[in-house]
Amino acid sequence: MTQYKNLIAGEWVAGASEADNINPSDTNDIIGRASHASAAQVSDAIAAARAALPKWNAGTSQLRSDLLAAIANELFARKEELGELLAREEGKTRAEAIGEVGRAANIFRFFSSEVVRIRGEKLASVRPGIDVEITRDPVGVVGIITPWNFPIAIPAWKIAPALAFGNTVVFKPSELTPGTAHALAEVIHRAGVPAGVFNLVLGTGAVVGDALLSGVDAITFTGSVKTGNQIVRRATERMIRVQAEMGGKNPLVVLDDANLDVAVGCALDGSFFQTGQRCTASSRLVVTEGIHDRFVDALATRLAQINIGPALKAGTQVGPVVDRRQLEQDLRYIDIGSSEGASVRVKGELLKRETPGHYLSPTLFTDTTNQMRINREEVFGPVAAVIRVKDYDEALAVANDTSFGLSAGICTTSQKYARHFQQHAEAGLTMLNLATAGLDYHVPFGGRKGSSYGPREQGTYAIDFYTIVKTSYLSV
Ligand SMILES: NC(=O)C1=CN([C@@H]2O[C@H](COP(=O)(O)OP(=O)(O)OC[C@H]3O[C@@H](n4cnc5c(N)ncnc54)[C@H](OP(=O)(O)O)[C@@H]3O)[C@@H](O)[C@H]2O)C=CC1
Ligand SMILES: O=C(O)CCC(=O)C(=O)O
Repeated sequence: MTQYKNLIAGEWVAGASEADNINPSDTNDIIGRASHASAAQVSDAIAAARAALPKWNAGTSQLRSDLLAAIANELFARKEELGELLAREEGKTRAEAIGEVGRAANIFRFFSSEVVRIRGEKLASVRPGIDVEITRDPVGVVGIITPWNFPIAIPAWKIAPALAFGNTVVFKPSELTPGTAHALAEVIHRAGVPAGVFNLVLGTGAVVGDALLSGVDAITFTGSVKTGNQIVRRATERMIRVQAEMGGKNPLVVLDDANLDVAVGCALDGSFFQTGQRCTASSRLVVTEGIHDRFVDALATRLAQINIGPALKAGTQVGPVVDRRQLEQDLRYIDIGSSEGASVRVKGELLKRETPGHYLSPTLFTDTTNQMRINREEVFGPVAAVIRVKDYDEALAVANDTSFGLSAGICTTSQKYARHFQQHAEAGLTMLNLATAGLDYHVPFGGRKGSSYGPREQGTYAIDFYTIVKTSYLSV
């Protein structure tokens, strides 16, 4: 049985307790055992990261660039093998998982180049004989807390810029995906990242996440709104830098003039692929009257054809729900939608497959209002609700009537509405004739309102979170 240990100060160490890593496609398949760190071990990891900081920061940018490139190269070379591990423990399909490992590799490669592009500014002072230089220092020890739904891409887009800009790291992955996190830590360690610069601590949010918050200089988090809000409050009490990417209740607006095939394709992908377990998933389908019935019929037909099965089986388009707790949440919301008076056009059913797993078919609600709980709260499963609207103006108002603001999509052939939506959707991302989910690795990512707190992640914008600006006055 594979054992996943913690990486603290360059050593692989056993923790205080253990937990099974269970395959959601086959709950009899125990993939490995994770050794959960104690709170004291988390403090050791923070101390190791702090001790390693001065030397890492003073090292050359070439060294940091070479190390990040070496990590990228190994991820590219092993993307099939690591993708299979990821699919086995998280439940997304083999193709999705391999694609995610490739995405992580590209992120490390991107930041290996960013290291040598860190620039400052030099200005003349308003006073004579003085120059002003603006440079960037690392923030210090960065705590990284990640969810299970992108178990290598999200860690990559936090770890790579943290290391690139001279910080040291203590990384706490989701307890549901320790295998991928451990494999990534091995790659980082093997690349030659010095002891203490990168530390892995496995375990639950209640123990490990909590201990992490008390010692680091900055914390970056992705996950639920509830946990994100707690973390932001804790971090601001300590006056440390914090970045939280949380949920979404993302609208996909479909206008009468949309290309029907495109719109149905966007809904299918954005709402149901990856089992709906994406913060960018389009769980609200806001559809104008003239296309409503045709759209719903065509989407229901496509939903009936989706192949749901074990993540690693050839031909599977949608894998299982990640675990029993998430499955129970999905089923609870399906009941809530029905009890709120929504019509159930396609009813989600528990499915039996060749192995015992958390298989759930899609649910499509119609005749819903934007005030229903299924349209206000994040479900995080293969569940979407159609909201019928009169015209574009009502569609935009409904799209924006939410406490979230991560992604917003529109399907239309009208340039006028497309442009207006891009300008007026209250979201961090807008998508035209594209699914609300699915991101590039080199551009900023983040939301508005309750979806995000703090500066943007990814691309050249990541530097704003991972560095502190210094203004130096020089008498010349
Ligand atoms: N926006 C997004 O990308 C995501 C949203 N979600 C939403 O969150 C719901 C629950 O999923 P879940 O994975 O439990 O999400 P959480 O927000 O609870 O977990 C995200 C990460 O935070 C950790 N964590 C939990 N509690 C604390 C704490 N008190 N202090 C520090 N860290 C903590 C978790 O640890 P651990 O789980 O190991 O205990 C995990 O590593 C989903 O149903 C979905 O609605 C989930 C995943 C991603
Ligand atoms: O849509 C994507 O590709 C990324 C979504 C994401 O970051 C998330 O669900 O946490």
